[in-house]
Amino acid sequence: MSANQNSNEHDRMRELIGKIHDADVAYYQQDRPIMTDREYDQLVDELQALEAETGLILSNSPTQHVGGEILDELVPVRHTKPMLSAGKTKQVEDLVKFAAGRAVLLSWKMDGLTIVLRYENGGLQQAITRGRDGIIGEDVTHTVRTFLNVPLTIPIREPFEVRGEGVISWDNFEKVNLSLGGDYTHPRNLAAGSVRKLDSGESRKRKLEFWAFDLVSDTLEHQSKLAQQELLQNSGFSVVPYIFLPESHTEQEVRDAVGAFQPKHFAYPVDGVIMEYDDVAYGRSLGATGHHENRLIALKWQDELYETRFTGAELATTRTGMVSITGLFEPVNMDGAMVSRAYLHNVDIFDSFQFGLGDTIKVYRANMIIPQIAENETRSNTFFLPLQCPCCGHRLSIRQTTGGTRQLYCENPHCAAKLVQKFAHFCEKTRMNIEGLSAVTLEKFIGHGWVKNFGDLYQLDQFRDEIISTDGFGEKSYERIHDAIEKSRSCTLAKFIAGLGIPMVGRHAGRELDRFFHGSWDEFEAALQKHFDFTVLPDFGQTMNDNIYAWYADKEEGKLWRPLLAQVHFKKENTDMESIKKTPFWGKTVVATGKLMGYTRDGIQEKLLMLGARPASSVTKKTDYLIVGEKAGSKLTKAQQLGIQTLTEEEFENMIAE
Ligand SMILES: NC(=O)c1ccc[n+]([C@@H]2O[C@H](COP(=O)([O-])OP(=O)(O)OC[C@H]3O[C@@H](n4cnc5c(N)ncnc54)[C@H](O)[C@@H]3O)[C@@H](O)[C@H]2O)c1
Ligand SMILES: [Zn+2]
Repeated sequence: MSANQNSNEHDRMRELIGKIHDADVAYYQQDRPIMTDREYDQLVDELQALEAETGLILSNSPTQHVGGEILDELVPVRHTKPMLSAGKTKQVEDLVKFAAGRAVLLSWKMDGLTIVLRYENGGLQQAITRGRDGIIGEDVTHTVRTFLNVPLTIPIREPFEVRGEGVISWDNFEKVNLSLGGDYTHPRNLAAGSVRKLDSGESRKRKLEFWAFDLVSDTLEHQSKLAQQELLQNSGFSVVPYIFLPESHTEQEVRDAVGAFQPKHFAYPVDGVIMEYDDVAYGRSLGATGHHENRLIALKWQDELYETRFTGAELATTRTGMVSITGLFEPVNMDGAMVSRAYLHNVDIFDSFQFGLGDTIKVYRANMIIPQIAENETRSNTFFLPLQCPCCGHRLSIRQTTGGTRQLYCENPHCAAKLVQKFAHFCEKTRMNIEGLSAVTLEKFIGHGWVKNFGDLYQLDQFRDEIISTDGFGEKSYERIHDAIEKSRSCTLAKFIAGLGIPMVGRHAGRELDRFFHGSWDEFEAALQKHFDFTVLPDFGQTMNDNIYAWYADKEEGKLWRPLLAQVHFKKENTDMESIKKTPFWGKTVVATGKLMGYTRDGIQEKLLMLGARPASSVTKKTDYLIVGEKAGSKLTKAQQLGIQTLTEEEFENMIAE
């Protein structure tokens, strides 16, 4: 080898170390990766190959130590034992060799951030991240206390540590990420960003979980890994699911066990499978490198690349105004499923591919789940993003996010995409009662421009095919939502008004308006035009009156609700007036308190309305009856003081049965 060639290789090694370092900082410190794991792993592989070839390893090489950074704001804590990474392979046969003649445990390699919990005297003392080099971590006890499943008090008195992964399930990721503006590309980044917050109130909303994989103790079940996992499980920890293979296992059993780990069927993100010796002493005797311990090995899935053609990009606006970019391509069969789209995260990633229509691209499924575009072989660089909001048509702008990436934004304050909560409110059970139309689903419909106003909900038919082809949607879920929407076409004026979201005009006010205007929208609107004084209605104050007029005059509001009138028809709330008049509750003011056996809170209100009563929420001199359920409190005391007649639930039932 000539000296010149050597120096070329050394330069490349330095360049790789620099790139890997930058990626580490973005990934571990800022929780905002600047490249995919695939690209990162390729850089590390290349560096490792060069190190082997040249026999030179530079002191700051990432192959010699564990990645990781700590935040200045959090308190640093030294680990009792270094937290190392795992040795990796992509060959199942390496696992077969590793396990030969020994009992092993196979478990998911869950993809979040490592967390160490310290327990003493049966209580959680401290929670620490892996941190810099696995030696100095950060104290995150305050946020870990807000996790969904961390045991705070346990039956084990002696001190020990438990290592595990802080994760967010796919479902919770989708919901939480949308509510935060869709800025996170993977549950791992959201989990890491949420655990390392100073404000535990904020992390509480992120729905984090802790899944234990290691008990660190010299005395507790210290001979068998299996016994340790069982002890943790019995003490209240969620333990990473595992398969135990006894010493007598066959090679085929190892392959079958590996095959049983199918990420598609697991609710949490994973990035491989971990194999570890059951014999704890044996595992320890194998020692460690500066990078990983030899008692375990990680299998990473091969990312199989598929070739296809780029066919365009799809934009969808989210509730924060951020516009997501999805790359479209000719459908390819990726182990059994037809895939034709991959999320592109931000403008920088989109630009880096230099797409042109018809370009030959390579796609894969990261960790067997998430479709990703790996490379563009043609790079014709002729396709540009349409800079127009798919929802409102407004020109899009490009904003730099706090994470340093560029995102598309719709700046129109009236863009329907920003009104997802308003639509969700409209669909609620106690309003128009459109079951299955959650905020997440609505966001998709609105963001794609299929729904721009309340009336559009009733005309989704035209987009049936597009809806069914979006991720996470099938024919069945479409039909279910469609049926629920059709059912809601027939509604009462009360629910309709409650769904419009006029400030302070809710269900109670809706019922009063329904009653006063005989369930007729036309009567209600005629009154509005004649400047009717709503304060004459029971419980209507001046502000409510003004809110109604402000809402009616607002043109933007009108664009939302007016198209709805052509889609729904009003039914009367109470049909059989004569028979209702005969009940003892007709025209009476009735309050219910405590827990009732036969009714929910809303249920009893509806029942009272059907009986012609006026349900009220507080006990006053005007109250005629108080229905008393279990654990009644101050309302009962007050009723007794005022001498108001109280009824048990049974007495109430008997009176209406007569
Ligand atoms: N995209 C990027 O820019 C970027 C940057 C840095 C690292 N990375 C990714 O991270 C990888 C390295 O990450 P790492 O060093 O944090 O972890 P690792 O992949 O070396 O794995 C070790 C970790 O696995 C976790 N784990 C999950 N389930 C486990 C189980 N059942 N038993 C034992 N451990 C379990 C533990 O937290 C442990 O610390 C790289 O290969 C790369 O894919 C990506
Ligand atoms: Zn818009």
